[in-house]
Amino acid sequence: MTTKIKICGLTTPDTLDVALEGGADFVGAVVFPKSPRHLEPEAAAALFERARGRAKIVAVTVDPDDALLQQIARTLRPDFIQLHGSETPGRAERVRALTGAGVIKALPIRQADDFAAADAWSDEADHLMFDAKPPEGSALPGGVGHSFDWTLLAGRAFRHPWFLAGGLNPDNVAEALRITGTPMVDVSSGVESTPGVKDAGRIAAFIQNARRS
Ligand SMILES: O=C(O)c1ccccc1NCC(=O)[C@H](O)[C@H](O)COP(=O)(O)O
Repeated sequence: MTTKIKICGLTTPDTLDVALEGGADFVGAVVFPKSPRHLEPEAAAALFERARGRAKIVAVTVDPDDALLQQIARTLRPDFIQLHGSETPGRAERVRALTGAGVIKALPIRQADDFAAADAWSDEADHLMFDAKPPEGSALPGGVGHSFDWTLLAGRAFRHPWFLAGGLNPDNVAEALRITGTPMVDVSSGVESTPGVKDAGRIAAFIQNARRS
């Protein structure tokens, strides 16, 4: 089966176009003011309209309150809300009701027992995203370019197709696919020249290398 690809934290038309032309399946807008990739919902809506119907639009959020979810639903109209904070499974139903979008839940992974959280989400999230736990003191819960030990995924099965994230880049995505057999990959800082600045060549290379594997 073809690996599904999400390019996250896009902020410019040029780089969004490279992702779309390369055939990315998901494109992500980060709505989190502490992030160098942050877009206000209205700005994200204006940028991501060109992606509608070509790739799934994902709004990446961290513990969003109801008002923010409603604002995102009204403006960006995403296909998915990605929850990247300490949301509980019970919150997913409310997220769906407020936005009409599907739910991607990111789970931070450093060691084997971090996968225990996946069970509670298996009925609540459309997709889980296994992302590296950021280093202590990091201002961001995601988009920091750290990876976890991919062999921790060996022998695990999940109810829905899931994403591998954290520290992926054009040079290691093929190996990540080989080791984990993940059906979906997600990348942000690995296709940037500096934090928050996406690099068209790296996006194209990432998609090409993931597809070739
Ligand atoms: O990217 C961000 O700035 C961000 C901020 C707050 C929460 C989540 C964020 N990113 C989520 C993603 O989906 C990233 O693509 C994922 O964490 C992988 O990032 P990277 O290791 O840089 O590829």
